[in-house]
Amino acid sequence: MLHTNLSRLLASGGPKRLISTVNKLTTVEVNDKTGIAILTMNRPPVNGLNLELLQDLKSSIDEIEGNKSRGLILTSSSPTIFSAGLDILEMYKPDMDRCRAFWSQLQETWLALYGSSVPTAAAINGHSPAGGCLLATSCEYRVMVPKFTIGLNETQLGMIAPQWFMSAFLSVLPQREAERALNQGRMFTTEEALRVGLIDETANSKEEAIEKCAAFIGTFAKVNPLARSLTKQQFRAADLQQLKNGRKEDLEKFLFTVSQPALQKGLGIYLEGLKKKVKKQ
Ligand SMILES: CCCCCCCCCC/C=C/CC(=O)SCCNC(=O)CCNC(=O)[C@H](O)C(C)(C)COP(=O)(O)OP(=O)(O)OC[C@H]1O[C@@H](n2cnc3c(N)ncnc32)[C@H](O)[C@@H]1OP(=O)(O)O
Repeated sequence: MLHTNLSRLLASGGPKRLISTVNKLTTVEVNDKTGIAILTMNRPPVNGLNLELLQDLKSSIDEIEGNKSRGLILTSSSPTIFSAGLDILEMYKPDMDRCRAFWSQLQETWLALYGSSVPTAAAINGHSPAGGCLLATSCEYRVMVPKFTIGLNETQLGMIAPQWFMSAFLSVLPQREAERALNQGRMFTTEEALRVGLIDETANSKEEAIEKCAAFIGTFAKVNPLARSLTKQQFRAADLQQLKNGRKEDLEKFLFTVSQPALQKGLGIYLEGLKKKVKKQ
């Protein structure tokens, strides 16, 4: 009951204090009463994860870790897109120095989110392909609004999701389901995602999704925070360590992949398809 009241207060726009607007592409709002932080991505039109958005996400996660928030809810300011995943323009005809910085920052941001010491939840208020799905599955709980899609569609772009994308996916889905979905590059509707367990709940609006995420975070109210966070870290240690140990190799594989002419050709066609779709409407 207490948890429900806290989450209602948060969602109803109860007393809120804007702790930070420092970052250009993210905001952090911490509710004074509940202590839960809402981290909002705000890079129109689709929250494409470019170097700057990844940097802002990392610095917002650090801020939430540092200000003793009781939990983190990740969401988007767009009414229809949670995140379109990696900004393809970071990988298409890339400047290799920037590309290196981009992938290193993606690694850094993922380590911070997946390894966060506070309870994390994603209020998925729009489409969430690829890198968007990675962000959502790196959180501990997911609530999604109907009529959107989520999944790791890398194979559809002729790309291979790295091992750590798979780790986050596998922390949510059974191996058989995860393997099939990844091989197919399958995008799940909200209803399908609920059925397979890729999301935990559905909600009719962003506000309700945030309320449900807050209720999840509220379930830890009476649990010793240090015991909870060390337990979470033990569960995730092997996945985190695997990337930490292989960061350099992972970066080199990425740079090699994006420098392949066949991949560049495929990305060009994919981008063209996205743009043609816009013109048709
Ligand atoms: C052994 C292993 C080694 C491995 C090493 C290599 C590893 C490589 C791994 C690479 C991993 C990649 C993960 C990714 O995240 S790739 C990105 C995948 N994302 C997508 O496929 C999403 C594409 N977008 C869409 O499907 C739709 O845009 C949408 C998100 C459903 C939204 O649809 P909507 O109709 O609302 O919007 P538009 O389609 O009209 O888009 C508006 C404009 O935004 C541009 N756009 C969209 N998505 C992206 C993107 N991801 N990057 C860049 N730009 C994007 C779109 O072109 C429109 O632009 P315009 O206004 O200029 O026309």
